[in-house]
Amino acid sequence: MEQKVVSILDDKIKHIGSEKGEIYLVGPIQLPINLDGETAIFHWYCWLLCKEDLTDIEGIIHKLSSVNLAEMQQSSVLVYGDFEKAEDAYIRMHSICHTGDIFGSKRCDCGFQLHQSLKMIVDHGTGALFYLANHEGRGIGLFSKAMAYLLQERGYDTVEANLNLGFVDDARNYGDAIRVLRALREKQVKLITNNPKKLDAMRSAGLEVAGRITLWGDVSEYNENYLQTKVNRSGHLLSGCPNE
Ligand SMILES: Nc1nc2c(ncn2[C@@H]2O[C@H](COP(=O)(O)OP(=O)(O)OP(=O)(O)O)[C@@H](O)[C@H]2O)c(=O)[nH]1
Repeated sequence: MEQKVVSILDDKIKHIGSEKGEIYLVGPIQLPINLDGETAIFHWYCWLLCKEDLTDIEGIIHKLSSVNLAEMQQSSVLVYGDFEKAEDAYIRMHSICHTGDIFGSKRCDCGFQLHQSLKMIVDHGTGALFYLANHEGRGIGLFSKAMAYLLQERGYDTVEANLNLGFVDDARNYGDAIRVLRALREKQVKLITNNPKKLDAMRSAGLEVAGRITLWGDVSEYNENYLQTKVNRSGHLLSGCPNE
C-alpha cells in the first residue's frame, strides 16, 4: 500500500471503541448542499460499525476490499458550523426513508423533514443531521415497509400494519448515532423532532438534551392519516404545529 495513501487518510479516521463494538468515523469531507438555490457548506462524516478492532488505517483499507459494503447500508452525519464548540446546536436524528427522501413520496413527511431540518440547522448557525441507514420503516426494513404500505391501502394504520407483520411499532435504536455525536460534540444539544420517544432515547443514553424544536409541515391528502396516526398512536407532540 502506498505510503501517500496512508498519510492522506490517516488523520481523517477516528476510532470510537467500546464493548458495544468498534465505530470508524471518516471525515470531515466538504459537501456543498443546494438548499432552495442557496449553497450551504456542510462537513460530512460517514461511519462503519465493526465487530473487530482493525488496528490502523492499513487494516481498514485491507478489510474494505474484502467485504461488500454496498450490500449493507452505512449511516452518516452532516455537520454545520462550529459544532464542537458552539454553545447551542440543533440535532436532527433522521430515519432513512427511501420513498420519501429519495423519490419525494408524499405518503409521509420524511422528504420535507429532511430538507427543512437542514435549512433550520443552517439558519440556526450550528447543528448536525444524522442520516440513520438502519432505520428504514422505523426499523423494519424497506421490503417490510412495502408490505406495510399494502396493508395500509386496505385500511390498517401505520402501527397496526407493523404489528400485523410481526414487528413492534418502532424498532429503531439510536446507540451508534449517540456515540458518534459524543465524539463530535460534548455540549448540550436541541433536538429537531415531534417524537418524544426520540427525546427519551437520547436522555436515557445520558445525552444532555436542552430542548425540542418542532417540525410539522407538508400536510396533504396523501399523508393526513399517517400524520394523524403519529399523534393518536405513536405519541407525537403537536405543539408548534401550524394547524394545532
Ligand atoms: N413502518 C412504516 N414506516 C414508515 C411509514 N412511513 C414512513 N415510515 C418510516 O418512518 C420513519 C420516520 O419516522 P416517523 O415516525 O415518521 O417520524 P419520527 O422520526 O418518529 O419523528 P420525527 O422526528 O418527528 O420525524 C422513516 O424511517 C420512514 O421510512 C409507514 O407507513 N410504515
